[in-house]
Amino acid sequence: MTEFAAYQSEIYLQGLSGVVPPFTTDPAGLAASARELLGPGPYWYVAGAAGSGATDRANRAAFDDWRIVPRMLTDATTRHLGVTVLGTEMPAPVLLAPIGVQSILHPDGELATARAAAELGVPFVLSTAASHTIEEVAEAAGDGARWFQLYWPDDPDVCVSLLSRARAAGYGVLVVTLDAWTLAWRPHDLDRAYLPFLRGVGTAIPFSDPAFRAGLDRAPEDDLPVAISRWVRLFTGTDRSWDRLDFLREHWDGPIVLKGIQHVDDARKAVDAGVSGIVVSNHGGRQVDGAVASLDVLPDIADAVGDHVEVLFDSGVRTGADVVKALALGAKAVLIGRPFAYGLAHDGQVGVRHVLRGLLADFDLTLGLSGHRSPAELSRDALRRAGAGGSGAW
Ligand SMILES: Cc1cc2nc3c(=O)[nH]c(=O)nc-3n(C[C@H](O)[C@H](O)[C@H](O)COP(=O)(O)O)c2cc1C
Ligand SMILES: O=C(O)C(=O)c1ccccc1
Repeated sequence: MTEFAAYQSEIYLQGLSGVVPPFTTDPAGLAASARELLGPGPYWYVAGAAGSGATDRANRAAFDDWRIVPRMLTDATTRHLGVTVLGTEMPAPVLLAPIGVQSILHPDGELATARAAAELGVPFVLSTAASHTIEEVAEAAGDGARWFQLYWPDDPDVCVSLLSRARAAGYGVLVVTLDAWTLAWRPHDLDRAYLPFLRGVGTAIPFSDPAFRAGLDRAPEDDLPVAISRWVRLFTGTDRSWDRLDFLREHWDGPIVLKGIQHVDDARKAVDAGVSGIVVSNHGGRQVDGAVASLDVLPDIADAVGDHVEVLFDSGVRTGADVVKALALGAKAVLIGRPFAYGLAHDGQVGVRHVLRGLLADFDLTLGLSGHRSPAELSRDALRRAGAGGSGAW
C-alpha cells in the first residue's frame, strides 16, 4: 500500500470507533453540500460557467468518453506516484489550480489552501486575484512548493513588481493565464450582479503593490472605486501578445507556463516562444461557451509539442480515474479547481486536506488496480473509447 491509498484504510478503521469522514468523499455530493453551505452568490460564482454551460458539460462528458482497460498481475501493489515538473518535486502528479477570491469561501481563504497543500507536499498556484498578499500566502505555505499565476497587467512597472515580489517570496514557477483577459458572459453571476472583485475582494495583491499604488492619487483604502477601476483597466488591457512574452522572460528567471492553451498551433507557438510548459485548459468552462472540451484537445497537443515543453492539464478533473485518463492522454500532471474550493468552503484547511487526500487516494488505488506502478507507466494503451469494440487503445 502506498502513502495516499492509506487514507482509505484510515477512514474505515476510524469508522470502527464511530468516526466518519468530515464530509462526503463523493465529488457530486461535495458540490451539492457546498451549495447548502454557501450563499447563492459565492456558490454560483464557483460552480457557474460561461453562457449555457456547454463547455463545462463537455469537459465532464469528454472524461466519460474514455474508459480504462485494467491489466492484471502487474505487481502494482507498491506504487510510486511522485513526479518532478519544472524543478518542482511533487508527491503525485497533482497541483491546486489558481482560484481567485478564496475569502468568499472561507475567511482564511488562500492561507488555508496553502497550509493544506503544504501539509501534503502538493504544490499550489496562487492567483493574482487572491484575497491575501503574495507574501502572506508564502508565509502560510512555509516550505511548501508554490507557483504564481499572473494576470498580465497592462503596466510594465506593475507587472515587474508583481514578478519580483513572487520570486522574492519563493514562488518557483510563473503561470501566465491567457484565456481570461476579460471575464466571459456568466449568467449565474449576472443574474445576481455578483462579481467579488468589483467590491474590492480579491484585490489584495495589486492593492498591496508599491508600483500599483504609485499610479494612484489616493491610496486604495481611501478611494476604493478609483483603485478598482484602475485594476480592471490593467487587467483587461492590451499589452499582451506572443512577442511580448519576451518581456516576461526578461523579468522572471524561472520557468514560465502558459495556461489556457486549446489549439495545437498555440501549443506550437508556446514552444517557439521558449516557454517551459503549457496548461491545456479552458478555465473550467468559465470563458468560451461552446468551446471544445479540454480533454479532447489534449492528445493532439501532447503529440504536437512532444518533449519540448511540459504539458499540464485542467478542466473537469474530479476523480482518480480522471487523473489516470488525463495522464494517459499526455499530461504530465493535472490541476484541480472547483473540488478543493468546495473543500475550503466546508472546513478551511481541514476541508481542502480532506478533498485532496481523497482524490489522491482514489488516484493511487485506480492507478494500481488498473495495473500501473507509476504515472510514467500510463500511456494511451491504458484507455479505449467508450463504445469502441475490442480491447485496442483507440
Ligand atoms: C472560482 C474560480 C476562480 C478562478 N480563478 C482563477 C484565477 O484567478 N486565475 C486562473 O488562472 N484561473 C482561475 N480559475 C480557473 C482554474 O484555475 C482552473 O482552470 C479551473 O477551475 C479548472 O477546472 P475545474 O474547476 O473543472 O477543475 C478559476 C476557477 C474557478 C472555479
Ligand atoms: O472567475 C474566474 O474564472 C477568474 O479567473 C477570476 C478572474 C478575476 C478575479 C477572480 C477570478
